[in-house]
Amino acid sequence: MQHEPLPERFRRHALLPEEAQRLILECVRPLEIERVPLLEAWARRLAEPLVAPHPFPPFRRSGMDGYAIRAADVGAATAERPITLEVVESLPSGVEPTRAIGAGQAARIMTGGMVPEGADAVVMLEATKHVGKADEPHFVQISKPVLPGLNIADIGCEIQNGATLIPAGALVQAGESALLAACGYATVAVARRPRVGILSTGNELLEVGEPLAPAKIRNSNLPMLAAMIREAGAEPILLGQVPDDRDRAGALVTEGLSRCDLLLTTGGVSVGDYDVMVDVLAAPDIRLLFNKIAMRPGSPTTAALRKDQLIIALSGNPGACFVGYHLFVLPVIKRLQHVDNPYATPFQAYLGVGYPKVNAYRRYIRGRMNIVDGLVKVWPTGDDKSSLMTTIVGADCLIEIPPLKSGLEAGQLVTAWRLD
Ligand SMILES: Nc1nc2c(c(=O)[nH]1)N[C@H]1C(S)=C(S)[C@@H](COP(=O)(O)OP(=O)(O)OC[C@H]3O[C@@H](n4cnc5c(N)ncnc54)[C@H](O)[C@@H]3O)O[C@H]1N2
Ligand code: MOO
Ligand SMILES: [Mg+2]
Repeated sequence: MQHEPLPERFRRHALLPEEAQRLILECVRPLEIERVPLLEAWARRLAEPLVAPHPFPPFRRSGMDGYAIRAADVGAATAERPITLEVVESLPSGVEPTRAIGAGQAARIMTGGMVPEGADAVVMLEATKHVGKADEPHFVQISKPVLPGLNIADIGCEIQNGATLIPAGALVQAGESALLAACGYATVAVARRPRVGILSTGNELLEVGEPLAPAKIRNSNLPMLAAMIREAGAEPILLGQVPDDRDRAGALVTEGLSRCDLLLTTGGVSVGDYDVMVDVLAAPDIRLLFNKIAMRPGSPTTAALRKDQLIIALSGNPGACFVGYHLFVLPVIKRLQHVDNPYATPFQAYLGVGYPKVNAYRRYIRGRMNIVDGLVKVWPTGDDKSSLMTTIVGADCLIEIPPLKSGLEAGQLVTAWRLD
């Protein structure tokens, strides 16, 4: 008996997820740099390392309200025989001292003030007794010895001149904003926001505002992806949804590529009669990188290049679309924003409940982590079927379940990745 040759769409070579990640990332070049005002840099990624242009603090800074003195002057001070120093100057923050402190002298100084030459310690106000008007004393009494360096932050003790404080690719958040400001970065070099196109395919798809109709569902993948793309500091370009029609989908892919740095599609990548992305990506000017991955969910996740532009065709199943985004799309968005190692860091955790399913492929299940009695534990958010959306809600990690003949028991160690 003669068999028809197997159609192309059924003949697929499955890569390991890490091989698929590597193939994709090899095609990505960081985007050009733009300069934005510091206050607009929040949630963007640095395109250049932040290098300290000067030490910080830039002057010897008092850590207390009190008196700048010479420690040697009060070495013999006791409660019974306090030592009296002459107050030669008063130094609020922001005022440069006009004179050095000589033997037997002190300067009244405020927190953040510049410690004058000659002084090597600041004694807090509460440990002193002044003579004269409260805010303008002429003499101050110190009743115990102090160590040199007391309450003085030396030049550069926090940040050395020329130190690399933050690497390129770092997300600008609160701490980064503070450092950038302290170092005088009024404008910040950030990666241009990646433009990420989203195109959904499916005859069954309704717009979110449309009423339900028989056999139809609303397009939930598009807003889900848009939310994650925004979270990643990129700009979603909404190309909308098309029915399973090769020409219409192909035209939107072309339009998307002309407007985006990276194009995502959802649905139509499996072996079904209407899996239209398979045909679109078979066009002669498109080079397929892979169309099958040895994992669940999202085994038919596909990636391709047109010229040097990347198309990642995610599975239509919402759970698979979500996992595919985290494994394959987010690293691309990060690399476009100059992140050197864009992959999530794995951690080890104890499985909070058993996972009884027999498992032919590696699985990435949507999970939640928590610390219980000092141990990091992870739980599936619920059923990990690829078609489910409800178990995406609240997921803060992906739990790896290796291929197993017998499932896993509660308490076994697993690898997981934080979703952030
Ligand atoms: N005979 C086989 N059938 C299937 C296989 C297989 O190997 N052989 N693989 C299954 C696996 S695994 C996956 S994953 C899915 C992949 O499906 P597609 O990527 O082709 O996606 P569609 O067929 O278009 O849709 C699948 C599912 O998802 C729903 N969907 C699609 N788009 C959206 C959207 N924007 N928002 C919400 N939901 C969406 C769609 O209605 C379907 O229910 O194929 C399996 N089949
Ligand atoms: O590879 Mo699929 O996402 O398991 O249904
Ligand atoms: Mg399909």
